[in-house]
Amino acid sequence: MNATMTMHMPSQTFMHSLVETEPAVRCEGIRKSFGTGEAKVDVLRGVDFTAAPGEMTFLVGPSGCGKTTLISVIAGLLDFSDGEVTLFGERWSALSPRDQIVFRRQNLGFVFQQYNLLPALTAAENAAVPLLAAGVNRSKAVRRATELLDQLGLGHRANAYPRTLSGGQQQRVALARALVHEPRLLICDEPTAALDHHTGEAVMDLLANSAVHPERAVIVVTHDNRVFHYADRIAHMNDGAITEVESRASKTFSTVPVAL
Ligand SMILES: Nc1ncnc2c1ncn2[C@@H]1O[C@H](COP(=O)(O)OP(=O)(O)OP(=O)(O)O)[C@@H](O)[C@H]1O
Repeated sequence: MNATMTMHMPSQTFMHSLVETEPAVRCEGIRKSFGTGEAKVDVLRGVDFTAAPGEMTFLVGPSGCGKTTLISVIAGLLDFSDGEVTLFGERWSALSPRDQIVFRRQNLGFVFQQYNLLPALTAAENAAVPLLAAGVNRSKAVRRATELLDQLGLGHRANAYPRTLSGGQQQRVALARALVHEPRLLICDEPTAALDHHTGEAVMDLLANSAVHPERAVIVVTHDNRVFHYADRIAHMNDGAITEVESRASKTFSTVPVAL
């Protein structure tokens, strides 16, 4: 069995409640506060949100409305005080802390705004990190990461260190790292914020062409209204709640290979 197949198969623990029609992500009445007493800030005030497999769902809204907090809750990086998060039929609150870690490692890919690449590792080694964390042997993991970098048009820089790569190239490595273990949920936090318009469009083309998959849900947090046309669905957030969900039947994006 190869590494990819290993990562693809949900463990028995996580298979029992998987239902075809279940959204990939379902948040119901999520509440989250920071601080206590007078300093308490209610950041999520009963958020209802869903994301479907095969779709790119954008989460948009003014600065400070709670977008990063919400995706951190969905990713299991932050806890919440009320409500329920269900990922691929698994109620988050029903999983033990250990199972949450395993579930996240198997099912989640995350692309950060500032890439968060490890400077001492090459592009291929950076992209291989989720496989290494899952126990895949090093040469197999780096080989798989290199193949993926190649598919993303960066095979020729597989041995380069992050400091020698352009912003768009680093974002590509970050995308490879988020996809290498074939997660069922990909979350991208402001993936174009640090990029110029042309490179941002190229990264979005790459997301639309390589990350969207019938069994994978993609959530993109963005302020960048120049890339809204890539969305299948746009969830508008304001003051800690989803205020409107817009369905975009006629999204447009380039299918021409792009250079970064
Ligand atoms: N760890 C924390 N402690 C206290 N307050 C926090 C913490 N994290 C976020 N907040 C506050 O929660 C609110 C929402 O922050 P969040 O980062 O989720 O907003 P956002 O919509 O992602 O903003 P932006 O678009 O500027 O990134 C803000 O008022 C922020 O100051």
